[in-house]
Amino acid sequence: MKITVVGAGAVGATTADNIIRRELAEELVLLDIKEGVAEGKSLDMYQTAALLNFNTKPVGSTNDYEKTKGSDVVVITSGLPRKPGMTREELIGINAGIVKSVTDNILKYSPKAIIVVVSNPMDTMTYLALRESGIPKKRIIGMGGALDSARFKTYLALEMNVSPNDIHGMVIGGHGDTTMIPLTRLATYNGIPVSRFIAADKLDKVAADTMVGGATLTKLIGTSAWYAPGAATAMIVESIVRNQKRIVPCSVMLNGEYGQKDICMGVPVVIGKGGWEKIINLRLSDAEKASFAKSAEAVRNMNAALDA
Ligand SMILES: NC(=O)C1=CN([C@@H]2O[C@H](COP(=O)(O)OP(=O)(O)OC[C@H]3O[C@@H](n4cnc5c(N)ncnc54)[C@H](O)[C@@H]3O)[C@@H](O)[C@H]2O)C=CC1
Ligand SMILES: O=C([O-])CC(=O)C(=O)O
Repeated sequence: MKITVVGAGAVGATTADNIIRRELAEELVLLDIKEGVAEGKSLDMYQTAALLNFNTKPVGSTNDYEKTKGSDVVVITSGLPRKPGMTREELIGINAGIVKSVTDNILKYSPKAIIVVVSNPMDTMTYLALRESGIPKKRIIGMGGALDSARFKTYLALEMNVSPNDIHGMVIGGHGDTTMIPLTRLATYNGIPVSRFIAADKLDKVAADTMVGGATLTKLIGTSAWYAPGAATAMIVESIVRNQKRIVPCSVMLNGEYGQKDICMGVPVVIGKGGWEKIINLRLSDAEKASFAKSAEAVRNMNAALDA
């Protein structure tokens, strides 16, 4: 198994670190356009092997795609992060060009790779990568819902003062401050609806905090987050390489599911060795369906900007 992570910035390096610690591949290539950065971070990470007891060797590359040849899974994190006060959507101008050229280069050397897109605005970047590459849709997975769901579970756990490990819940829809849909109705504390433990107004606040989870961290840190994004991305990679068939909300191409077509958005999918293998069709309430349709409209408008 060979995995490449493109972009050795905060999210890319954290993703790579999680992947090698869990030994998800024999070889991990970390690639960046900045001279020496990927090589330096790879060496730094490899120096933890003797301390943490793992055997996956990270290899750095300054924009040399030859080194990525034959990758089974490629994660794209290259691109600008937002600054406080910005939306993810404002990154489209620069990041679309980066994601397009990276996708072309990756597929030249790894035509069979499964691609996990992280760069923002993620739903539109996933759509772009799929449209540009023309590879089968099941091989392109956008990472957003995994992270948003982890934030949702964390806010629920904090509110209830319980372990996040006992909370189940999903966030679907777009990966944007106003487009994500935390499914409060379906969230449970070990199978028991969370509404039994949290008052309605508190539950609404948890949902609102989840939606602006990324913006809150961006304001605190000065750039966007990386620990949870890196862990969420590695979790998806693990489900692919270990064929775990986990159900994870991911941005995938819809063809009539959830009433949408020709758009990548977050819905629960089964992730295994083929990429996303199946979409799980949730029975949404009328209000949830309306939120999904509204979210799709915003994502579609963003996609239209690709051709503007
Ligand atoms: N989908 C999600 O849930 C999340 C998405 N993000 C997004 O991930 C992206 C990366 O975020 P950070 O790692 O924090 O940014 P960063 O600035 O720390 O790292 C980005 C890296 O990409 C590299 N890069 C730029 N152009 C490149 C190219 N053509 N080829 C190879 N490498 C190139 C840069 O040199 C830099 O090292 C941003 O767009 C951010 O918004 C971040 C967190 C979560
Ligand atoms: O907030 C951002 O811009 C980065 C991101 O997508 C997240 O952390 O959810």
